[in-house]
Amino acid sequence: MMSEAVYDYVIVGGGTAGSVLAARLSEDPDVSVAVIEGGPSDLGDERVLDLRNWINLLGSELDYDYPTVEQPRGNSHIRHSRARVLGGCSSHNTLISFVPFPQDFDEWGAGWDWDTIGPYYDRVQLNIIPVAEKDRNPIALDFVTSAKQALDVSEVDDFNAKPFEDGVGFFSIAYHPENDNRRSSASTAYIHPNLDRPNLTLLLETWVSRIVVSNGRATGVVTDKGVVSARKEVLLCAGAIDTPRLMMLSGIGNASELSALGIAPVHDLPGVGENLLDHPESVIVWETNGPLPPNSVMDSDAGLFIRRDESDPRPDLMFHFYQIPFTTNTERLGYPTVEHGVCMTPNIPRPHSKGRMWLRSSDPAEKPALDFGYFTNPDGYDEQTLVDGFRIARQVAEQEPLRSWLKREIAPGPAVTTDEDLSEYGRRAAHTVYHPAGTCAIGSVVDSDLKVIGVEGLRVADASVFPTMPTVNPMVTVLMIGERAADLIKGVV
Ligand SMILES: Cc1cc2nc3c(=O)[nH]c(=O)nc-3n(C[C@H](O)[C@H](O)[C@H](O)COP(=O)(O)OP(=O)(O)OC[C@H]3O[C@@H](n4cnc5c(N)ncnc54)[C@H](O)[C@@H]3O)c2cc1C
Repeated sequence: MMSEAVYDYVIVGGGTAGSVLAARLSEDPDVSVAVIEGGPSDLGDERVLDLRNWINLLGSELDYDYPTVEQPRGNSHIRHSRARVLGGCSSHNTLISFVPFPQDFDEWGAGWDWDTIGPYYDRVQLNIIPVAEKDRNPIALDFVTSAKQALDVSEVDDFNAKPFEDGVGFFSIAYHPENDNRRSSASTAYIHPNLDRPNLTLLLETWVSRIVVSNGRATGVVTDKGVVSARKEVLLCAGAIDTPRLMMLSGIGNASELSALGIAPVHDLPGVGENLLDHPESVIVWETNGPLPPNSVMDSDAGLFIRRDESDPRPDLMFHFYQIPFTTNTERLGYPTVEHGVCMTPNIPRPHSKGRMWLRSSDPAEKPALDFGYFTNPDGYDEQTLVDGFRIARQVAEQEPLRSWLKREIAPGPAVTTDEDLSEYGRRAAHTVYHPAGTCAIGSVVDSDLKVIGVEGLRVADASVFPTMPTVNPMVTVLMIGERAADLIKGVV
């Protein structure tokens, strides 16, 4: 179908950052842009557009579903969901939208300080708004009231209005309450309005297996439907797992490790796949006295932030409040399932542990090995954060008006109280908030202009460029990276 396809820019991955780049680069009618996306379109697909259906996409045909390697100090059963659809994970996720904190960029280096990156938030096109009144479930409202009273934190009306030290409230979510709570994703906001641009080509359900590098320059990519060439640049937006995976399959990575797999090294870049970051969380579950009122955006609409370390202005413990019993990991440990329940998920905003990923073989179809190194940090910070979180969650649950909704704590259960037991349970029941990042970090794999160090004509723009994890849910940071990447590629900054 495209044996001689040539475009100015070839974007690998029509996901969160890729959609931003596609829209921004094709604003110039004289520039041709191709987006190669492994998944189908989201257009008219109610499974994707109905935000509350997100949970049913986990493990579905629209999910690449990556396992982790054994986690001796954590949960080895975690599956990392990664979306296979236009819009990428923004077509699959819960669309909780946080402006990152200025200090989150302190270690990102020149060109990525807050004064430079912060203003890109104003360009983000998604419809980001605090949860609408109609969607505020009575139990979530009571969670907010109880947390405020039990912990003496402030109630936050809009988490994106200004940086906050702690607080409880309803999240800001990218959605359309006026249109049946449809998603506002990178695809709906950046691609759908531009589908009629003649200079923007979407190559859907097309898989890129290799980057073509000739004389030190990326000239195009090999797909399952032919070669696609780039006159100007190849832009990697395949996400924090598939971007480094593709680079390694193309011979860009740790040369000795690649040679050992029979992949001819093209450029020795040992940082590719290192620095694998995530936001781990655990879960405490209660059965409720009965069914809950049905209204909600996506069943996890409110949350809580705590600041334990007063030397840093940012919070260091976060909770999502789920108005469903999220028991995937507790059932496996033998805890009961319940028909009606809620949970709180203590989450580590800036974990001390991190890991790495690598290829298991030269076969492009084989999933890579992901080792997040959960809870391997020698200072014990990450597990202590969970332990603190369980105690704080119980304080909130003890406080009226939330208390009257709750029948009993089912996991880990009131008998589990010591640091050791809470840590053991918390690590075994741990889950991911699905935020892998960092595997092609600025400073080690890409330079401050997001150019792959040592290869011409190749840039990365997605969650893999994070040198460190932002305190908050990362999608908005990824969108800001997409916006900044467009400016860097256009040469306007
Ligand atoms: C279930 C879930 C819930 C989440 N909830 C939130 C949340 O509420 N708030 C938040 O801030 N963050 C959330 N996240 C995280 C957030 O969505 C991601 O960090 C972010 O969207 C990643 O963007 P990206 O551009 O790096 O990659 P992606 O959006 O994953 O885009 C990568 C794209 O590349 C395509 N692709 C990959 N490899 C190839 C290839 N070889 N050839 C062709 N195409 C390819 C994929 O199909 C995909 O479309 C969640 C994630 C998940 C999975």
